[in-house]
Amino acid sequence: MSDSIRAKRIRRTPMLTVRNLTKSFTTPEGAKVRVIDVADFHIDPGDQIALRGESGSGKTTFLHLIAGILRPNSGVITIDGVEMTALGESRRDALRAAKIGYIFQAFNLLQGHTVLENVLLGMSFAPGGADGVRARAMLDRVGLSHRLQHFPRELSTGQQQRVAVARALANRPKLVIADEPTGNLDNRNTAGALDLMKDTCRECGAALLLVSHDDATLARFDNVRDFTEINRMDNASRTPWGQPRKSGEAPSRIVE
Ligand SMILES: Nc1ncnc2c1ncn2[C@@H]1O[C@H](COP(=O)(O)OP(=O)(O)OP(=O)(O)O)[C@@H](O)[C@H]1O
Repeated sequence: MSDSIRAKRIRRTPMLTVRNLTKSFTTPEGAKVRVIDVADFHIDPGDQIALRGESGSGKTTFLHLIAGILRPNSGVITIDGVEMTALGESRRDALRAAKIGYIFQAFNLLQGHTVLENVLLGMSFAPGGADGVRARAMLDRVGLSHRLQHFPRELSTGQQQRVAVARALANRPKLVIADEPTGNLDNRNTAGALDLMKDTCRECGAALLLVSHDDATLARFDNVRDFTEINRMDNASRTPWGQPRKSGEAPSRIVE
């Protein structure tokens, strides 16, 4: 095979494919409610996609399934050509560490560790291991090179978000997943954080999948998909009480 044909084939391999994915939870009363029913979804390398969806529509569950944090009831998820859904827990963890950077709404920084340690610890699960030069370079890229020895509680919300971006990208992931990453930021910080996230993903060659119900966040993406058109969830699964949850409200009493 010539190099040009091989290069074209590599370029055509989607970064993420999702086929016939379902996930149900069981209520304390024993009823099963289907939260995820996605027939077909994919992301190409370098794509930047925002998913819009109302509270309780299953966005976080979908992201957890893609990252291998949750297991589906049925369906296939492929990350960079590797079938995540065929792997056991430890190999799913390894695939996630190697290929995926995850930015949580609450950032999930380790409070007892410094900014630099947070990035290094995140890297330590990936094949390349913790790399101080790379960690410092990422923190410099997000404008925090003067805060390496500070603890998360000593930073503003926007600065903590930038640590989360640096940590997510330090391993050179192929896919960055961001779950309402600007939910805790004001409008000015939201714009800056999104530009930083998008630019850094582009520089690192990572695809970006972000979910949000915030119009200001969605407006910064050319490619916005409506999650309710992708996911055919049961109406009953919107909440166990039949009303959409409000953003920030505690999760339902349903157990997995
Ligand atoms: N671990 C779980 N056990 C039981 N039910 C769950 C679990 N996780 C989510 N659910 C239920 O699944 C539905 C979808 O929740 P999910 O958090 O995925 O929605 P979301 O679109 O991310 O909502 P939000 O925008 O409010 O964060 C909700 O009804 C929720 O109560």
